[in-house]
Amino acid sequence: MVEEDAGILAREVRRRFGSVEAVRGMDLTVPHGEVTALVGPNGAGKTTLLLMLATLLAPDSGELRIAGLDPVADPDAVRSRIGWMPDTFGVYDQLMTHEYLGFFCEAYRVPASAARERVAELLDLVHLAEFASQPVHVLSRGQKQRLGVARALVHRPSVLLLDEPASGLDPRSRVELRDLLRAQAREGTAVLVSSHILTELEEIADRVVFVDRGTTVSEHRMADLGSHRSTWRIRALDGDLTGALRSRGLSPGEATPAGVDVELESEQAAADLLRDLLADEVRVVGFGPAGNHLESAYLAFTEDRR
Ligand SMILES: Nc1ncnc2c1ncn2[C@@H]1O[C@H](COP(=O)(O)OP(=O)(O)OP(=O)(O)O)[C@@H](O)[C@H]1O
Repeated sequence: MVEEDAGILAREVRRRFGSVEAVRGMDLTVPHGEVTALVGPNGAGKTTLLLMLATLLAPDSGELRIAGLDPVADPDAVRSRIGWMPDTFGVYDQLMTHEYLGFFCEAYRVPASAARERVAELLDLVHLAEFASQPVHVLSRGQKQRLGVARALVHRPSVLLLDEPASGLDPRSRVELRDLLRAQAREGTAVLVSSHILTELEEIADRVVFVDRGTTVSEHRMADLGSHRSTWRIRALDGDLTGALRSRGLSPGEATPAGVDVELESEQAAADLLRDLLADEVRVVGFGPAGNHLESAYLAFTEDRR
């Protein structure tokens, strides 16, 4: 990737509120065609960074580029290219759902001739078509979140910023959000999403950026996090699983209905162990990493920084 082509670039960005230095030197690259997750503890500065990217807050110093444009010098041009979903957003409760999206189409200068079709398309996309003629206030919290995603997409932005989009969503809506964001990335959009729900992010994101106390700490490709993983969970129908593990010098944890956990050095060691267990006629029905990549990496990272 050529950095200049990135959807978002942030270099040494800083922002303070009085005595609180909310962001003190963040660097970030969000490529087009990928979903990048912004992950960090409460108060790490995620929302502050997103507000600056969304042109809603000026940085004290540092460099920001959105679709190659400077959000401080050229906020209108940046706004026309970004889709923004804040963590809390007011909805105009009295409007009907289709009017609400129609209003944002107008605000984003979607031509009137195309707006009606765009609204219908978006309501379909976020599974709210049946609520098109209902006032927004009848929508549940999760449905309002979905409306917020639709609102962010009205003008087909090339950069998408979402602050905690999965909060309040039921499991099906989360899967749908995942599919929707993956589809946006496939179409070339640069997607940046902050979330605390790490299990979902693992399936949504291509890359993760860890932030803490106002700084970006590390950046990983999701696929690379797997190699750090050490605990595996194994379940067998019958055969002496625990005995077979012990005979190989391993120290399995207590057997539970979910299986037996064991620490392994590498994915290679896991592959060898599975082959050996099958050869020993242990009838394995489950064999996989315990927990998830992102959660393990996040916990290791926050442990280091306590
Ligand atoms: N308008 C403000 N005035 C004063 N302090 C603020 C303001 N906005 C944020 N802060 C402080 O800046 C720090 C970073 O806040 P921010 O909301 O960016 O964190 P976050 O990573 O989004 O947290 P969370 O995960 O809890 O949403 C916090 O210490 C917060 O109290």
